[in-house]
Amino acid sequence: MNKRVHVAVGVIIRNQQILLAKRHGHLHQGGKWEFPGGKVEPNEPVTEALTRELQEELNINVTASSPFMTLSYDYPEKQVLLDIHLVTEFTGTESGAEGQEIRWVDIKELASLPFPDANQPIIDRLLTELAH
Ligand SMILES: Nc1nc2c([nH]c(=O)n2[C@H]2C[C@H](O)[C@@H](COP(=O)(O)OP(=O)(O)OP(=O)(O)O)O2)c(=O)[nH]1
Ligand SMILES: [Mg+2]
Repeated sequence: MNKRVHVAVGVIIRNQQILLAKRHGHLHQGGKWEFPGGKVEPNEPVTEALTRELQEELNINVTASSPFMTLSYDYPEKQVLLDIHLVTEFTGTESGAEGQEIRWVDIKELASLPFPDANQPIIDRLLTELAH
């Protein structure tokens, strides 16, 4: 059975830098950098999922975000719908709350890091629209 997985994704931006997390090696697309986030639960509003996932993964509380883009991508083994939001304000101090490596990266550096294949259009838009 094929069911597209709805994923809430946060592009957390501060001072021309973006907060990335490294996916654990055993996960789907493991070992690559990602924008933090995770699966939207049944009947859960996407902004709620975003807030919940960033609390769980980074121990931060999102206080301002806006929709950025949505993206469907078919991996050979999995279909995802990435629901990407810009996170422009949060409270708390970010940490890799699930033991993952995290890193602030200049927007212009994004092009040189390994991301899941689905992410290329996100990187392209961040570079053209937000880097200066
Ligand atoms: N968070 C995130 N997921 C991404 C990105 N790019 C991309 O293809 N994905 C895919 C990988 C996974 O198949 C899916 C996210 O699922 P996940 O495993 O992180 O979900 P989750 O945090 O809810 O984890 P779980 O507890 O349900 O296992 O989306 C990205 O930039 N960020
Ligand atoms: Mg996740």
